[in-house]
Amino acid sequence: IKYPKDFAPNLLSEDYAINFDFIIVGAGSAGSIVAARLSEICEWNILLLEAGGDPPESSEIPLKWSLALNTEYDWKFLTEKEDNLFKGLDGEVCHIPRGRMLGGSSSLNVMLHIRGTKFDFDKWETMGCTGWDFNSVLPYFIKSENFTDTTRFDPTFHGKCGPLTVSPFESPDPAIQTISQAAELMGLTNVKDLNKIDRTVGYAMSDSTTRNGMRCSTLKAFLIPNSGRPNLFVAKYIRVTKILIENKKAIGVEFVTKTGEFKTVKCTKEVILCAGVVMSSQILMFSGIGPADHLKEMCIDVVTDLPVGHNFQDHIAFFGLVLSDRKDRPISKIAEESTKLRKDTFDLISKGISTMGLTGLISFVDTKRASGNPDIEIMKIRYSYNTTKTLNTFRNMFGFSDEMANVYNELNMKSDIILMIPISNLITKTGRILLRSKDPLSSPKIIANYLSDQEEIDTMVKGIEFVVEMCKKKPMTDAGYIFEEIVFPNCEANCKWGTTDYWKCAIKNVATSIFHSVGTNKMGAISDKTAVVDPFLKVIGIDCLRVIDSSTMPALVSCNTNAATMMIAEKGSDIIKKQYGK
Ligand SMILES: Cc1cc2nc3c(=O)[nH]c(=O)nc-3n(C[C@H](O)[C@H](O)[C@H](O)COP(=O)(O)OP(=O)(O)OC[C@H]3O[C@@H](n4cnc5c(N)ncnc54)[C@H](O)[C@@H]3O)c2cc1C
Repeated sequence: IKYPKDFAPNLLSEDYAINFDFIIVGAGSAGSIVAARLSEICEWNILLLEAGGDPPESSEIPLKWSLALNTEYDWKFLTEKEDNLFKGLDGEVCHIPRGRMLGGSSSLNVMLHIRGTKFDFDKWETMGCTGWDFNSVLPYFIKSENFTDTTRFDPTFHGKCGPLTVSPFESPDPAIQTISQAAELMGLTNVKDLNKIDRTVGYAMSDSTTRNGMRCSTLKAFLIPNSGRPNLFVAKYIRVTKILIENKKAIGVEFVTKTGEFKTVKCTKEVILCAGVVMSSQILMFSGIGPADHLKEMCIDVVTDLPVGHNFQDHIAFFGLVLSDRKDRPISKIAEESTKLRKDTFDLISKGISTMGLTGLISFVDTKRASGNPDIEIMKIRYSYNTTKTLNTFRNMFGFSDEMANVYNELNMKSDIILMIPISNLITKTGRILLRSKDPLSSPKIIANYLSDQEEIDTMVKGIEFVVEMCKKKPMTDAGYIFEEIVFPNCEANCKWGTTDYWKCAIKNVATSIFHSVGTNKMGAISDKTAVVDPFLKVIGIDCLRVIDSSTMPALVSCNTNAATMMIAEKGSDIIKKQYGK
């Protein structure tokens, strides 16, 4: 892989004679797309600043996705403690990983490619985001895509000419067939394509952002193929600390180098923040754009009073539903079958087939059977026999405490374990990002405020109960998948497995983020006091400054967030081109 040439040495030595038209902050899911699309206009000079460098080799291989977590390639954000959550997590706080490298979180994520429903985007429109209803955003999903599965290709909702390769995930796990049969008995149908226009509920194997079995991040799809353009300059290990603003107009940015030197660079047209849900808000606040009372508390001069950092939303997943795969077999047989299944999975990779191992099956459920939009997403992950302890899986992936991880590791030493993971889509209360200190290199405070509302907890419990009922259906019991009745250290001894009290206590221990945080620079009408950017993604009240990333989502989509973020970047780039008559 030939990564983009690093412009940072020229930037630091000021050895260049270029007038930058646009400065893009962050080369993540959104930033890489915006840089590629804007640099299509050859008279525009684009400077893309990224706090990280090239991704590690392991990030290429989907099965190795988690190796970059908790390393230099991850921002490793943490939430604050919550009274009623995270008790089984390390330090009783929740991990919010984000990619810190070219490609950003698209170089770190699990690659599931699910766009969201018609309901999701039509809701954005009703929230004041004119031009962001489903019919208006669909062309941008299609524009990015090169959909490889010819058997399911339908030009009304798939694309063939885009740079982003989208391929089906495959898995040899026989449990997928069994769970599908159980799902049918629960009234779900195989929708075959989770991105089809009328999909609401149902199940299917997910599509993925992969190409020939390898990760297809926005770095790979958009940035690398265009990094030879003479008008695109990519500077690595440059961390932007604030936006330079004169008379309420953005004119450039301040940044800090790897060695701690602070410098500035200017542009003639616009600064575009694509630094993601946490850092785009932090940069705005350090620039004097944010809630006036909070900025004053931090002794930052207020340029404009906007609700930056509010509206933090995320998907919470429950990790307490664990099935064993023992079937009264001797351990030697369990080990033999597990090894074979692992081998079959690795064989797929050598054939260039996309696999995320023993996962990929996704179901969407409307437990209330009311709105028509799913309130629960269900993921399934199988962990091979006797692997999670060595790989420290539960601590690394989901931030479990050692004590909690040990409970799961013990089960994994008896057989493969299958986690059935309900993820709640219902959000009634939002969280908030605040500056922790005046130090621009500090990590902000993330007040998660997850599941702080009774309706949210009730929905999660409904999701859990749905999964329990599904896993007790005949195909599952016939196949020998049995629930492990986990005793959580913080729950009362008489809290019986399967009761509502048990689930509520289990939620306090092992409900945590499934990495979909969005919303902290909310898009809305200019008149909307809760909005930070308008429907053209312009920061309200400031000229020449936009935010184009996951932080602008007014409401979380009812699925994984990468596809919707990429769509925002495609549409945002088009909005800019149109504004300048290009
Ligand atoms: C572990 C994990 C798994 C996930 N799995 C999935 C999945 O399977 N499917 C899915 O749809 N979604 C998934 N997501 C979510 C999805 O990847 C994100 O919603 C999406 O990538 C967000 O894109 P973004 O452009 O807003 O931010 P990012 O992609 O995070 O990009 C922000 C970029 O800005 C850079 N940056 C930040 N601050 C600065 C600064 N001060 N100066 C310069 N550069 C800066 C960062 O280093 C980064 O490169 C996952 C996320 C994670 C973390």
